[in-house]
Amino acid sequence: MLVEQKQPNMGRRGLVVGNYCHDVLIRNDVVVGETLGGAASFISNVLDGVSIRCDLVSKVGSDFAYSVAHPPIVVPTSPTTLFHAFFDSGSDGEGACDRVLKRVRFCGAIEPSDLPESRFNFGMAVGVAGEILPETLERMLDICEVVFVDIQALIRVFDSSDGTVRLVGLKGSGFFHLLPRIGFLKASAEEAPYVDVEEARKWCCVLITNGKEGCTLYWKDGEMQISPFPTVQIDPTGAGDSFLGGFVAGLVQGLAVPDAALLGNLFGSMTVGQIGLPKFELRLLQRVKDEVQRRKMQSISCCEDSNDDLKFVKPAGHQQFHSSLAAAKLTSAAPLQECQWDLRNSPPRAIEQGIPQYTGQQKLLLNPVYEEPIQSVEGTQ
Ligand SMILES: Nc1ncnc2c1ncn2[C@@H]1O[C@H](COP(=O)(O)OP(=O)(O)O)[C@@H](O)[C@H]1O
Ligand SMILES: O=P([O-])([O-])O[C@@H]1[C@@H](O)[C@H](O)[C@@H](O)[C@H](O)[C@@H]1O
Repeated sequence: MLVEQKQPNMGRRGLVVGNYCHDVLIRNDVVVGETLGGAASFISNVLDGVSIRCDLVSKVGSDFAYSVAHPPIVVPTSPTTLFHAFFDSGSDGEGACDRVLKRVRFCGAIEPSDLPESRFNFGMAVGVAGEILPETLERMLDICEVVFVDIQALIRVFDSSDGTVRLVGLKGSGFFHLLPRIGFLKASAEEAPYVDVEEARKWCCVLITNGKEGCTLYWKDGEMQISPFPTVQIDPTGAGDSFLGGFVAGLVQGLAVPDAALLGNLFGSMTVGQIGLPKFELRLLQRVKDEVQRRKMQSISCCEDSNDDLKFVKPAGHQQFHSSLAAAKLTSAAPLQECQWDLRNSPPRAIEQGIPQYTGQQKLLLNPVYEEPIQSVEGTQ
């Protein structure tokens, strides 16, 4: 069944399900950040930024270190999920295998009973550490009109010794039988081989993201490449999450699927240009909202009926919309703050978590997102 372009009704709420986590970001073997993470944080950052209402179900431990707009469920007997992300500055966003992730601590699963009783216009199954169970996704499909799934919530397994993330095929994941009920499935280029896109596209719209190349939409008998927004990549973390947040925000606001995918590409590109959770300037967010409203007024359809199947076509003005969003992006020059760590005094949390220590000094780019550097020192030559 090809998914019709289901326009989630703007007025009603969405349900985002996935755990917040702590991220330790290690670039070129140097700790460059300790930040709030988890798809839930990147996605709610986008949805809140463009005023899309959503409820969020997320679990953390009593050690959770951040204040967030959508309070999580605190599990006193568990730690907050913790990831160590290892990547190189050389990876300029090819999208595939640009980093190694290790799940160092895990807060625990989100059970069906943790979900609200009410119904939702749309749902987003966006676990990062195995917290979404098949029965949890099944419950989401029962209470949400359309469900968006990030495949990383379904196909990740974790090495028993050090938590290194590996991927398994969707068919053997325990979730495959739910595919016909999923509205949109998102996967990165690295995850795509584990999805069997030729099978999945028979059932739902599949979005394959590919770093600096943008993304490709697949449906039953067609596909479409969606242009990227060129960016200097500093940190790949959260690009896919922000992409999905922007895509859903576009659909909820009434954009056609190809135009909504442009919004996803925009937010993904702005995420990799910052370390950790991106800070979107209000001026930029307002420009984006204005461009979306302008685009909506054109009320373009992207679907043509031919026989009994819908075929996506790139709506008239799509390229102009890309240019308008690119211009909006230029209004934001989120200043990157340079500071120098004396790496002999690496951040205490990194030390306690057993990150290998490094000597010498590195000039790091940190942006003032959620916290000042834990221990930045005046650079000493
Ligand atoms: N270096 C980059 N330059 C421009 N856009 C990027 C870059 N990296 C990611 N993006 C945007 O973010 C989206 C998701 O990034 P990707 O790395 O493919 O996802 P994931 O984080 O799931 O691996 C891409 O489709 C693209 O639109
Ligand atoms: O980069 P991305 O794949 O979109 O999403 C990331 C997850 O893969 C990672 O496990 C988590 O620690 C990050 O905070 C972020 O959520």
